[in-house]
Amino acid sequence: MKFIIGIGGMTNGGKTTLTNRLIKALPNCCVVHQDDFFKKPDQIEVGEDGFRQWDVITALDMEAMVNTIKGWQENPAKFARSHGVNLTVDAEASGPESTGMHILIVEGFLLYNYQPLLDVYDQCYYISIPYQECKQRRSTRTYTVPDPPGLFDGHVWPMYLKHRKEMENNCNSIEYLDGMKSKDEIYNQVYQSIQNTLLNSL
Ligand SMILES: Nc1ncnc2c1ncn2[C@@H]1O[C@H](COP(=O)(O)OP(=O)(O)O)[C@@H](O)[C@H]1O
Ligand SMILES: NC(=O)c1ccc[n+]([C@@H]2O[C@H](COP(=O)(O)O)[C@@H](O)[C@H]2O)c1
Ligand SMILES: [Mg+2]
Repeated sequence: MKFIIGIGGMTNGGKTTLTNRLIKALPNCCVVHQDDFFKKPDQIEVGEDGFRQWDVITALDMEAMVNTIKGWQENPAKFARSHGVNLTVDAEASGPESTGMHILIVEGFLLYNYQPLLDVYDQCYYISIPYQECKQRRSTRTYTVPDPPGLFDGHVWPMYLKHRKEMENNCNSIEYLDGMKSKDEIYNQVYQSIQNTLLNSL
């Protein structure tokens, strides 16, 4: 059986932190990070506002991301092996003879704003935090291309508001998480919720 979990959320909500804990705890669990699909800086459009437009879906190679997820769907055991994920004995077999449960976590800030991905998830989470907290956490981060002054208020936050509205219109099965809770609380909440869903689907 295969199960795909979306860990979405705004920038600095705590998606990667949560994901890294979940993949250690869940059996036969692979991960796809949306951040790995950012295009190169010279391929990122510069807007009329003068900022490189990082926080839009066209900044990402979404076709490549979809193909990576398809690769997992076609043969999760092979995908796990090639990504160094240890498998339980009953998940070792590839193809239809496999009896084990395989889990994929897809993690990123624009998971629910790309039509071809909307039907892929079996369970969807979205972490959010208030503006001030987001701005503060972001100011401590260094991306492969550091944020120029004014990017947060000029581009990151307005794009978040736009995408959030679109997402709320597209999806109605998202479980919203309060990113202001402690890392442990968020992890325990999501781990329990996944366990419940998996038990109910057996
Ligand atoms: N629940 C939390 N409470 C306080 N700080 C957190 C929490 N979760 C993550 N952080 C911190 O916020 C920053 C961004 O976390 P990260 O997991 O990289 O977010 P994202 O992947 O959503 O951008 C990091 O410094 C991380 O330690
Ligand atoms: N990974 C990169 O190459 C890169 C470059 C510039 C900005 N970013 C930022 O990454 C953010 C998304 O990642 P997080 O959700 O982990 O913060 C976006 O808000 C974007 O502005 C990433
Ligand atoms: Mg991250």
